[in-house]
Amino acid sequence: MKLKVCGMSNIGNIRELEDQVQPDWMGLIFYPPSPRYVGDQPFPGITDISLRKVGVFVNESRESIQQKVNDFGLSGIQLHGDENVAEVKAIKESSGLEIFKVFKVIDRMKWTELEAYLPWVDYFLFDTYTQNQGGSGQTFDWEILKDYPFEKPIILSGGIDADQVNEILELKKLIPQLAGVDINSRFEVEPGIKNISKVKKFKAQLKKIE
Ligand SMILES: O=C(O)c1ccccc1NCC(=O)[C@H](O)[C@H](O)COP(=O)(O)O
Repeated sequence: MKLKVCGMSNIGNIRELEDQVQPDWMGLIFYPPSPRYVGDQPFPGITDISLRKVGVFVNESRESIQQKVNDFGLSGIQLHGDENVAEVKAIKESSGLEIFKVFKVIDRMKWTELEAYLPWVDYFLFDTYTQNQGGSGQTFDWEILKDYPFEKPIILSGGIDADQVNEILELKKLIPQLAGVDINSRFEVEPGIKNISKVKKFKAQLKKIE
């Protein structure tokens, strides 16, 4: 089971994550209203980080995204807004990077609406709907995913906490396409700063799932 640690904004904390945890991805939030916003200029040390860095964007232009890709050395792009298929296709084609397209779950999914995105995304990421776009700390009803109809791998997100490993394991048995989980506010000391030992223990437990 892959691990994405999202919403990192402090270089010392990012270095600890790199040294002690080595998750599959770490997320940098490029959405100004977020308390985890990293700003639009790269901060010292960020381009030296060897982890795969995923930029999280909400309805940003292709040009603005490409600028962050170049400046921060991103290897993935998470589209967390209402990006339509044409926009996602253009971003995939121009960047050539790994694309995570987010869908925010309220009470049910209309799977046919995701179909046209399939050629342009590497993962669908399912997060809890919130007016703040993300980082709510709230889980959604995972039952909704049980009839997920595509082969495209998915990432589970939204309020995931360290005590949910067994539930994630059960979900994986029902949805083999579940490739990873995305964690954020439930592992924070404060917005943008993670409790590294809590993340490390969680990663060790997740390893049991494959
Ligand atoms: O985390 C934010 O502040 C945020 C704001 C706007 C868009 C996306 C944001 N986070 C992106 C993520 O991938 C989070 O990990 C995801 O929303 C789950 O967060 P949480 O519910 O806190 O675990």
